Amino acid sequence: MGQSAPASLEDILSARHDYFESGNEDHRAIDPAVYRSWHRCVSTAKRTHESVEFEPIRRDRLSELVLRNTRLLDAARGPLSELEKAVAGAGYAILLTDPEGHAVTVRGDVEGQQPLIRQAFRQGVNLSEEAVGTTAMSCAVYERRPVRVFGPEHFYNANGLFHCAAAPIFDPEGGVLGAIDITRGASRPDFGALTLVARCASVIEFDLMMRTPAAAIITLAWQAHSMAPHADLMFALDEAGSIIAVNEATRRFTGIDPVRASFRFEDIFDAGYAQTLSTLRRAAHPVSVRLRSGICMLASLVGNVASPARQTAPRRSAGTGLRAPQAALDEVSFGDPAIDKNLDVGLKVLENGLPLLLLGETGTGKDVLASHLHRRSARASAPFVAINCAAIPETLIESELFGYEDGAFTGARRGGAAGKLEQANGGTLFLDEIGDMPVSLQARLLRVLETREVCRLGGTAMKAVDFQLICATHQNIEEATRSGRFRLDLYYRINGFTISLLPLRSRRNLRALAESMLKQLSDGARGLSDAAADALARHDWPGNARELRHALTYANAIAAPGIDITPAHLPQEIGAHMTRPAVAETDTPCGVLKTLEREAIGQALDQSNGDVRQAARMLGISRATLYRRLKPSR
Ligand SMILES: Nc1ncnc2c1ncn2[C@@H]1O[C@H](COP(=O)(O)OP(=O)(O)OP(=O)(O)O)[C@@H](O)[C@H]1O
Repeated sequence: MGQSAPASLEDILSARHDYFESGNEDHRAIDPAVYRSWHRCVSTAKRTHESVEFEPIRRDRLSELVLRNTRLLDAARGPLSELEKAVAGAGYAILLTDPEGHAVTVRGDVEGQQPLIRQAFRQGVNLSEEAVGTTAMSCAVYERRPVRVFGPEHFYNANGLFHCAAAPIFDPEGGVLGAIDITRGASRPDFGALTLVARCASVIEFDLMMRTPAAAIITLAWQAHSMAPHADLMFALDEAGSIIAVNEATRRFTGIDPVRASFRFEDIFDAGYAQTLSTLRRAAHPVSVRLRSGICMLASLVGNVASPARQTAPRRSAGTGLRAPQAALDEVSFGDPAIDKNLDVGLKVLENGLPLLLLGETGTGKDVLASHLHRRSARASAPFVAINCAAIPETLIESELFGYEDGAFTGARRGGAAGKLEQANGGTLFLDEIGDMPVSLQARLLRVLETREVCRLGGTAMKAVDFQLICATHQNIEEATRSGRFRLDLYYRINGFTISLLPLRSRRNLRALAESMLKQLSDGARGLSDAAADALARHDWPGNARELRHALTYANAIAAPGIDITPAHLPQEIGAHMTRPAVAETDTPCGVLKTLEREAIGQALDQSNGDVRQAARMLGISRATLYRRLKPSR
């Protein structure tokens, strides 16, 4: 209950008795959040003595669940490992849920828990209030704050052995992305449990903020040395000083919500943006800044395009909102020697002032390739500004690209704003889906590319711009020029050199691409077994690299820590290829046995919803043996 000292088990039991007998509430013993959950349970005709089913969603929906929560899983991976270490001796199982209460990933000491907790702590189990009554996770999500739910505070009598603490996880847009929970079966003192989950949630939020494609990320702290950065207020800003995202602590502290209304640096700080930024860039220590409220705090620059840590992240792309971070420079492979060769040529072309055109089906990695080239180019420390021409309404694209002057139109920001072309000055401009650019704008863009000068909407002054240009499209652009949808002169102007990104099914070294993706996803902790690589090679990949990334994200989430990915970890439609016996294998009795064995393991994994421990029990073998049997024979 809140952050105050927990009540004793006796006090909770007596308060529970009072509530269910006479409707009395004792807020000294039980958190009002728990009472509110009990009200909701009672009002939906739940009865405390009913039994509880911990139902996992169907296995084929598991991959969908993992995919829906990729952003959360990516950001939570490191903090969860840290939490796991912190609670290792305390017998806690750890759970990450999505906002609807589905168990997205399960860690910690699950095996050591009582059977009911083990049943609940399985990936895909629906732990929403609707399904299992009051839980710490559902209360934390409802209340938007950490909540502890101790034994009999759970609505159902059957759940009285769960002792849990959970905290909500907020995304930089202010939505609840999920909850982090620790649970054990013992009613031992749980000092620190609530603080620990709250801290873990703020580390995940820190990670999510750091993935925001911003020009600068600034933290504010009260004291110089006593706090870790993730305990601080965080602001993500664009080049022009607009606040594009804040963490939850900042949202509470300032009351601002950049998703609902636009705020500039100067609305919060009693100083100019450009000057503060340049001071922060030069400073070795946190810098004292005054807020407009008069309060002084210490500011640090934790993310910044000019620093190596941020060079890899493309900026906010208008029309597409916030993007997932891109692959680290060293680890990018495109899975085909022809593409690798063209990368070097493409780089030379760019560095000689010529534009590059990337062609490829959707999801083939045009965006990844563009930012990869930027990072390898001489302009790596300057901005990489991406704009998705297909995703912005036609009415906004002009102001997005060219910017506008003060009062250029109703709703125009005070002081005007720089467009993407200006923002890219010194760096790289990436015009994604250029084939979808309205014809009316193509002429203006062509003029800028020829003169290298921009004029903001509502203005007259011309401003020189200097950027390297990369364009991309999935359209057949030559056909678009023939039909008049794309200006031929613009096509020539953007096409200094073309790199075609083959569909995944045609890449000659898919394994290299898959391994580099897996390395990023698992922080280098696991590889790909030969059998899994074979399964990947047999799939058609209609969704290209995006689909591959999703499949590997799923596999990485369900595989036990530290082991290589096998076909059993891949989404069913991909891993299932392996149950199709390869001809050579079935030629021999040994091959037939191997195939039958794989099929039996596959079925057991299906029936246990991917729970390896349960599958091993069903097959009458140990988990270690099951993993060994899943390993491909070399
Ligand atoms: N070489 C690669 N290494 C790692 N991840 C990759 C690679 N190529 C693509 N991806 C991943 O695949 C997904 C799609 O990539 P990307 O957005 O670059 O494709 P795209 O061709 O620009 O797609 P669209 O045309 O739909 O915009 C992203 O999640 C990206 O991280």
